[in-house]
Amino acid sequence: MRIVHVDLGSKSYDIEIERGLLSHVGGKIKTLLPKAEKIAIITDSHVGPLYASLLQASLEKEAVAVTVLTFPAGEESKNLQTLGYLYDGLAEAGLTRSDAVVALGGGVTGDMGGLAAATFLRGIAFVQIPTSLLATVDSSVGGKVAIDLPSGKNLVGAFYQPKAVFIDPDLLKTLPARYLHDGLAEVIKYGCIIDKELFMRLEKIQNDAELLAHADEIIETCCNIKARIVEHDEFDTGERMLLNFGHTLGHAVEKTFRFDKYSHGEGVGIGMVLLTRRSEKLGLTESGTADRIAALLQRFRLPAAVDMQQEDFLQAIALDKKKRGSRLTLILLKKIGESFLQRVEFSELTQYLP
Ligand SMILES: NC(=O)c1ccc[n+]([C@@H]2O[C@H](COP(=O)([O-])OP(=O)(O)OC[C@H]3O[C@@H](n4cnc5c(N)ncnc54)[C@H](O)[C@@H]3O)[C@@H](O)[C@H]2O)c1
Ligand SMILES: O=C(O)C(=O)C[C@@H](O)[C@H](O)[C@H](O)COP(=O)(O)O
Ligand SMILES: [Zn+2]
Repeated sequence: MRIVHVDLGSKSYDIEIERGLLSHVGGKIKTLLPKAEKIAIITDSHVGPLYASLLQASLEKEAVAVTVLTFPAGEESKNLQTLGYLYDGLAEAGLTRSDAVVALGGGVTGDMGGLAAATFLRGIAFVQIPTSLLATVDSSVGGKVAIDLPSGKNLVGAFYQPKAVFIDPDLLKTLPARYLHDGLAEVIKYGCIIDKELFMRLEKIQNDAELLAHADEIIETCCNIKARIVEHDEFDTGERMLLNFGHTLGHAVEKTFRFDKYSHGEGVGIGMVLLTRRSEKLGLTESGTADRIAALLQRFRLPAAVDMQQEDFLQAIALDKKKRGSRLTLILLKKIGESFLQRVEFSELTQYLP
């Protein structure tokens, strides 16, 4: 078993990575939360039918009463209406402050289940069991929980750390290829911002089977990177913004296409390439960097361009969470493995846009 510890004082937790973990995770959750008599499993309509009953049985073996709340899979569900459905479900199940939520699914489930847990009864414990590559390497760690509004990504949310993250890489075997690649975009992001060696390891991977074979070590590497950054800057005031590389333009792509054409990772991939092309032109990034990122994305059938106008970007970026007054923080690369924060006046932003 691989363990990554996230050191956040009284909010510290472990990320456990082990194949086969789902079948006996109930005992671990009970040890962690001995007072929890009721647990709500929040999951989506793809993951629930595959894995919820195994998790439910494992929890019931510990004499926990389990309710399963399932919502329609997809980013289009990450909204106020679904959140309302979850609140109603938690209330009907009679969860109290000593009970808990377990988010079983991809990043949509973790973000929305986490927000439900952060706010129901003003906060009950929650545990992440991520099932997509993206959720194992990124969204289940660090405590950002949120839903989207029609006006933008993750515009309603909180910082709310899980009590633990349990990762069973065997679950990735059922993940559709599109979402394996989608998660890979965030892995490429870590390589770009901080870990050239990781980026070069990815450049050597030829296909999905090889990617899956390396999943455990890739997940551990990414969780370690994210854990260290979050420990330094839990509330996203400085260093943590580096994790947002590619997201300013990526979120704009997701929003412009109403959250149903491009997945999050696809948007981030496009955002990384487009911004890096511009920063190369401005002499801020080593030349050839954008092409190198694009080549890696394209090997895994990820898009590296989009049909969008500058006006669409500007409109979507107006609500970016890295904006303070008239200034926005962009994340740029010096070269692969080295990133920095660039504060720009909103009026100068067009220089950085395609
Ligand atoms: N909180 C954070 O720090 C953070 C970080 C990155 C991304 N995110 C958010 O995460 C979301 C994207 O996450 P995602 O890509 O996991 O999307 P997702 O949750 O929609 O999952 C992608 C698809 O894969 C399916 N799926 C997941 N696991 C599966 C499995 N093991 N077998 C079969 N199907 C499976 C899901 O049902 C869904 O259809 C976005 O909303 C993004 O904003 C949050
Ligand atoms: O954890 C972070 O911090 C990140 O920025 C990770 C991102 O991959 C993730 O998509 C996050 O949800 C984006 O946060 P937001 O603050 O831009 O909504
Ligand atoms: Zn992301």
